[in-house]
Amino acid sequence: MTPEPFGARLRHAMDTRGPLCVGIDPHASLLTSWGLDDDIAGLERFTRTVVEALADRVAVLKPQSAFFERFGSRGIAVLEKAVEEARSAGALVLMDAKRGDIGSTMGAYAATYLDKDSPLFSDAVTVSPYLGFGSLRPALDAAAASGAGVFVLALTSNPEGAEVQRATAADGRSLAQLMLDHMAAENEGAAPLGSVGAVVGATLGDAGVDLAINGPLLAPGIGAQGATPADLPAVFGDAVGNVVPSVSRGVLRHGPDASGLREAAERFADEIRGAVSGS
Ligand SMILES: O=C(O)c1cc(=O)[nH]c(=O)n1[C@@H]1O[C@H](COP(=O)(O)O)[C@@H](O)[C@H]1O
Repeated sequence: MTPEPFGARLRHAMDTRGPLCVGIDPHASLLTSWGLDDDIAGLERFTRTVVEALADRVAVLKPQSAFFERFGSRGIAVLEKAVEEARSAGALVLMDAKRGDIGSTMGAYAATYLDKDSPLFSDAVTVSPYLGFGSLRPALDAAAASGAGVFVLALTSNPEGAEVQRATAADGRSLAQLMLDHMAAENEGAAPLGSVGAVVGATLGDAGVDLAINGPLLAPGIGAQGATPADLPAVFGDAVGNVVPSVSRGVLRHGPDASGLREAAERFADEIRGAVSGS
């Protein structure tokens, strides 16, 4: 049986739960401010608290793999459990791993995150196209086969990204636009939404690129990096309805109580609703 595509599953989740994505980024400083030790027990407790508080209500949870990898194999075990529990509570899990390599190695990353039999199988994964969009082919194919998605970096939220992403490609387009055009080609004809998303920072002011990729647009940078939901219409224009705004520290700093996390997520969700419906 063909699995339901990620784009359709995400559209449904956004329509029923609202589009907010909450990032699970267990920074050492957050563990400390939650009264936890910066060790595997602290990581486990932090992660379980976030998943239990939010997985039954937000559309997407986005664990940042680096914060789990820093604890070695035991950190990965915590990550595996979080992915499984979040998915069973109804959240879509976007694994923030930002993988990118030559195609043959990309195949191994695809097997890690996008093969249904893998312990780290996720609904979607973040990837970097700056080894060439074609190097992502194994991930794009694996995602399509398992009903998963891929979020491709286009214009990242950090100021340093511009020197690469705004550089001019051989045909005159910016590199970011070139990548977005590849994504649009992948998503052509998909309904209600393609499964290849773009990452475009909410911090950018005006994205200045064509975002009509017929796919979701992950917008990190809200909260700790200074962007707010009110910035979304200016950055995304007509494509704002496909935006998945993402917040990590802006929500996580309201723990360790589940009620604090839920209220913070609800405040962001309300602000997003207001900003998107008023645009
Ligand atoms: O792919 C991402 O999620 C991402 C892309 C980007 O352009 N900027 C960006 O901040 N991120 C991630 O989004 C999260 C942002 O965290 P906060 O700044 O705490 O909300 C981190 O996990 C980043 O790695």
